[in-house]
Amino acid sequence: MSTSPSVAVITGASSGIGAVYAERFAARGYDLLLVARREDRLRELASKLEALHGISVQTLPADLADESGIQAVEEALRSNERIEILVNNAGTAHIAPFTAGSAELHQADIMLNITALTRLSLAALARFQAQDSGTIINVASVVSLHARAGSAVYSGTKGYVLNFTRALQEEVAGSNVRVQAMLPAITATEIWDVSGVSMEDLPPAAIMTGENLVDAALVGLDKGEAVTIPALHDLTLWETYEKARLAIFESCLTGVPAPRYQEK
Ligand SMILES: NC(=O)C1=CN([C@@H]2O[C@H](COP(=O)(O)OP(=O)(O)OC[C@H]3O[C@@H](n4cnc5c(N)ncnc54)[C@H](OP(=O)(O)O)[C@@H]3O)[C@@H](O)[C@H]2O)C=CC1
Ligand SMILES: N[C@@H](C=O)C(=O)O
Repeated sequence: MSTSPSVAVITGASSGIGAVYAERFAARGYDLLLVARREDRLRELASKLEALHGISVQTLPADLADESGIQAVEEALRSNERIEILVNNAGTAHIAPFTAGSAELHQADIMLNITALTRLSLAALARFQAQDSGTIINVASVVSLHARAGSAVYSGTKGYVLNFTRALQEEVAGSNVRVQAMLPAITATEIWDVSGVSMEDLPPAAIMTGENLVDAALVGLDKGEAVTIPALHDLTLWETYEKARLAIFESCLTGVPAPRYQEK
């Protein structure tokens, strides 16, 4: 008996990290649903992957900073029972002082990086939980853990992605549904053209290729990691950070202000 292949949905597949995820899931035999605004790029990638891997690829041009674009992808996630993977990868960055950006620009970045990711996770997870299978990969950033001048909105949105993903992981614990947070560091993609920071101004040795990033991220996924940070070599740093984070939370369950805040 032949069964149709599962489908991987990848947002932001028209370039960079998303295009590599598309290639890698195609190589794993998944059919694809590719989402982004630039339809010509999506179609070109779709034709290439269909020819290379003998899979079927659908394209869905959508602006995920726009309500109608989000709704179109939600509808696809709810209606296609073959969807087993959602890669919430589409994202943008504008690196500049906060007050130099308009309310509209910040709102659009939050809509894409937070609102779309949240809504698409909801649409996918409801079905994944009902069928007790499925995987969501949320692309965060190392700036989920760090913020610098110029990245107030961007790192704020990526901090959300990490905490949001952690909470979902607790909700699906014990089931066959997986939710991974993937935290790239500097990666050679078009995001730098958009962000206002030239890649030429970044330390060359710190720049990873999209291919190396996604291949490592998939090793992390296959190992069952909850949070994957491909560029982090010294894992003890992460383990120490996690231990401290949990210890701070537990240590705050005191009900009384710490002595340093009590007036003499
Ligand atoms: N490159 C890096 O150094 C790092 C990247 N990341 C994260 O990786 C993810 C992928 O980015 P990356 O590959 O680097 O950058 P790219 O700019 O190459 O890719 C971004 C993708 O998102 C899509 N996208 C952008 N805006 C919208 C929108 N409004 N609606 C729908 N799709 C949109 C773009 O397609 P289109 O323009 O056709 O719509 C494109 O496919 C992002 O979430 C980013 O924050 C995290 C850490 C580091
Ligand atoms: N995309 C990068 C910043 O613009 C990052 O997340 O480090």
